[in-house]
Amino acid sequence: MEITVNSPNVKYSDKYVEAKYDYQYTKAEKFDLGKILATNITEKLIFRTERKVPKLGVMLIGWGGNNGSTFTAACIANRLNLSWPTKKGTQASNWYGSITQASTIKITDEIFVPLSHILPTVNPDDLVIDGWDINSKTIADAMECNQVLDYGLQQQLKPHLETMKPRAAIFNQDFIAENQKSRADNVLSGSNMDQVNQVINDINEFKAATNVDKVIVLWTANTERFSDILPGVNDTSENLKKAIKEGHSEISPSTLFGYASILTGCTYINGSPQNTFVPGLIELAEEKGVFIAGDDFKSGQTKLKSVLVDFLVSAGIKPVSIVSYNHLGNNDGKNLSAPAQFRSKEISKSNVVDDMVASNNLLYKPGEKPDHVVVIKYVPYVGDSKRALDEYTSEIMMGGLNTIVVHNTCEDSLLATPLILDLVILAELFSRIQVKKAEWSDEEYFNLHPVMSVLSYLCKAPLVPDGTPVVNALFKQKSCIENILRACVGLPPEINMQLEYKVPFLMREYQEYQPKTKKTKLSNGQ
Ligand SMILES: NC(=O)c1ccc[n+]([C@@H]2O[C@H](COP(=O)([O-])OP(=O)(O)OC[C@H]3O[C@@H](n4cnc5c(N)ncnc54)[C@H](O)[C@@H]3O)[C@@H](O)[C@H]2O)c1
Ligand SMILES: O=P([O-])([O-])O[C@@H]1[C@@H](O)[C@H](O)[C@@H](O)[C@H](O)[C@@H]1O
Repeated sequence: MEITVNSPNVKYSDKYVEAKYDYQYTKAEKFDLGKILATNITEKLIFRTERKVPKLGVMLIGWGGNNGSTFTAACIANRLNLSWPTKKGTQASNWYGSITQASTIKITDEIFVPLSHILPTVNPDDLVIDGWDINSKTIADAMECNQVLDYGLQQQLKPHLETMKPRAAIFNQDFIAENQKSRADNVLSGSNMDQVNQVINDINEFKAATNVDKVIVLWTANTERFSDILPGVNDTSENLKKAIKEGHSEISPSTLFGYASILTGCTYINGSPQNTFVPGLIELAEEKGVFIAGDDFKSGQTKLKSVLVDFLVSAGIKPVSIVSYNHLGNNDGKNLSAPAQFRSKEISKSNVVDDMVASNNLLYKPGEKPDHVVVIKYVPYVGDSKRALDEYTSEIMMGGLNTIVVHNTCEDSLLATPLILDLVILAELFSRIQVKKAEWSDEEYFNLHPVMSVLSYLCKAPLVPDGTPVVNALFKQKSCIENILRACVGLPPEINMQLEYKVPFLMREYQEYQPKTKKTKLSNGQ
């Protein structure tokens, strides 16, 4: 259900929501002696959002995994309003952890609306799901094997999932742990180009069979090792195309799937930490105007870290040591028990503090960073129930120390699955938003940049357009999404100044106030 905003700034037609928006930001030059020459820039813009919500197809790579099977199960369970008995009573299906389905946006201090109601968005109940996996289990068998959902719910879902069989996938043992080999009984053969063409055929066949208007392809398969960035191989779109045709061994399955997705015009999202988006693939997406996003779902320890470190540093407290340990027993943990795959995850879990640390040169000298250690251990018995322990040690004033210890136990896949939904729904929504300068003609609207940095909130290692800043602080990331959605319906950004509660003549009881010759009575009675 979409709200409508009654304002001279916004116009609703059958096809579009069009909103005037004065975008203000600051440009500054820093001089010595602490002088800063700041210039306030105002860009008079118009946001235009297509109101027609497409029939959306989602093709998951790694469909049979904990996340892929749980996402599919949750879509069906919510669509059918399934509930099931538990020791605490009856549990109903829900989408807790999803900002599109379970979070609100403030309109006023008394009015909050669901985030998904600001603009027309895809209903999760209408998603059409398909995908690939190197393992041939049906999604019903995968759900049972992955042991994420309660038995009572699984029993109700099995009939709906039994017919779902992953398509054969592009597989290269060199990129994932050796311990994954036994899963690989559903793999494509032939050259890299043959396999890319098969994936393209799969996407086109899925579109034709389901009559979806759009398809989003999302990688939720195993974490791969990083690809080497090789000049002449994957550094440009032309070289990547040539390397794929020549069957170069350094092109990973996740990059090959991305190549196929972009050639078919499908948004491609990477939920894992590896550098799927090699420079050549990013260049291809930009050339084709196809949206891409990633990397690595920001679901648990890292999500909390991007809040805690932001709080500490912005409070003038200096984190000096951050240790993040966790153990888990699902197949993701098994794959991550291999050094090369762990290294990919270590990188994405470690870089998340960089922007916050760099923002405060009163605490940190240039290049100075907290000690930061990431440990992940594989303990089969605990399964998907990840145990995370974090220790944050910070310097406080006058030589004091503050140590925060956090213990966090969760079903890892139940934290990640809602993010898959949000990535898909928000990527589709933002693909329908265009922007132009107010004085331009209607033929001059621009899509957002193909690299969807607006989805950073959902990713540990946000992919951003080359040369633009990476923001990891969680509430800055969420505020970006909310304020763009507000702008699309002519609402000003939420800047939390609340002057209407601080400046007398803006306060409610002064509404009839008319300034006379004398100034507002000051607190000291002058
Ligand atoms: N909380 C979370 O679960 C979380 C958070 C952030 C990131 N991730 C990442 O999401 C990914 C999936 O997590 P998971 O728990 O579902 O893992 P999983 O091991 O349960 O599932 C991965 C699936 O991918 C399949 N697969 C492997 N290589 C493939 C290929 N080349 N093509 C198609 N399928 C392939 C495997 O057979 C398996 O079914 C991992 O990379 C993980 O690091 C998970
Ligand atoms: O999101 P987060 O909790 O920081 O990180 C998680 C890791 O701690 C976990 O070991 C791994 O299996 C998950 O894929 C996820 O990446």
